[in-house]
Amino acid sequence: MIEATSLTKRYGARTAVDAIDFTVRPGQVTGFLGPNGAGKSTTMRMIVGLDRPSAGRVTVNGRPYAEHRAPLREVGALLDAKAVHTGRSARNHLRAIAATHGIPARRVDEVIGLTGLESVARKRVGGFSLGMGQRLGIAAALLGDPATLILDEPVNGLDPEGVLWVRGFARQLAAEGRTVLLSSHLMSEMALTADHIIVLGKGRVVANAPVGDLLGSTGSFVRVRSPRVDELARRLGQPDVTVTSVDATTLEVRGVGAEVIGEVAAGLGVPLHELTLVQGSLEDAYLSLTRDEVEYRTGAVTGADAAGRAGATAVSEEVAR
Ligand SMILES: Nc1ncnc2c1ncn2[C@@H]1O[C@H](COP(=O)(O)OP(=O)(O)OP(=O)(O)O)[C@@H](O)[C@H]1O
Repeated sequence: MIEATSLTKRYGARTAVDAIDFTVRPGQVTGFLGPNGAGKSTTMRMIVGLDRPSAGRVTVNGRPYAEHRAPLREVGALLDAKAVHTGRSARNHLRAIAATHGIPARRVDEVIGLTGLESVARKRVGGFSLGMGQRLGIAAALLGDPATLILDEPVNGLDPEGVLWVRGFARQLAAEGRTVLLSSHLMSEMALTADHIIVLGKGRVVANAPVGDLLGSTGSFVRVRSPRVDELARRLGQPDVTVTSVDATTLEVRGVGAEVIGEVAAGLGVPLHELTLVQGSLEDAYLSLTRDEVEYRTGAVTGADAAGRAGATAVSEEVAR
């Protein structure tokens, strides 16, 4: 469990993290999202004691990181996988970390197995691909068998197979009852991986909700096709229900579920050719949540932008670093 209370970080005149409160619960994957410069990495660094809060506090299992006797056994973190440039083998790299934290050497072989690094464990880390480097970073985070894992941008730059692996692995760790906090720029990725999402924008929490709730707020509707839509539209038309006619045989209905529409149609004897719940995209919800929060905007978002470097980040360029 991670709990932040009025957590604040200022760098000179710049407030990177602005009095935020949140709780990251065990047994689920929590996605930590936000445009460049939103404060995600700064928050993660404060969780693991690499940065000191200017005000407020953040605890892991009830205590600030630095107050834990064996912090690696409480929380494992992957903050910058590329930071490992070593001539050592993966196994020796992990053994060195284990030795300095009183972790038995057999745990090294366990985490190598857990992260699928057996075949490259004796190879030099310096020659690792990005995907292997990420696995090694996650292996190091797991050394102390911690109940809490913090992974900063674990899928950034990975190929589809690597993304799939990280996603499955994060879900597995949460299923074991661990607290898993993952940061990403990609709402679409988080929609597939996370149970709960915290969105930061300019150092503030702009959303903190289960993924399902965020989806619910994205303007979902039911698409209905029938040769007799007019009769259906008349019957469905009520104060809280919006019925939009798309063409002669298609309606979009907001404010009432597919079950009700199906029953109304059955009651009228109107045949249905389609009854589909169309969910709004989380990416849209994210863009609208963070629209005012990006530090720099490069113009209108186009489909090409959204498919670009990192989805929503395409609308923001953090140049003030
Ligand atoms: N050491 C530092 N000194 C000064 N300013 C900093 C420092 N670290 C971060 N910042 C500033 O704090 C803000 C938050 O940065 P942070 O790296 O936490 O954001 P982020 O959400 O992780 O972004 P990104 O997705 O680009 O990694 C930015 O405006 C950044 O320029």
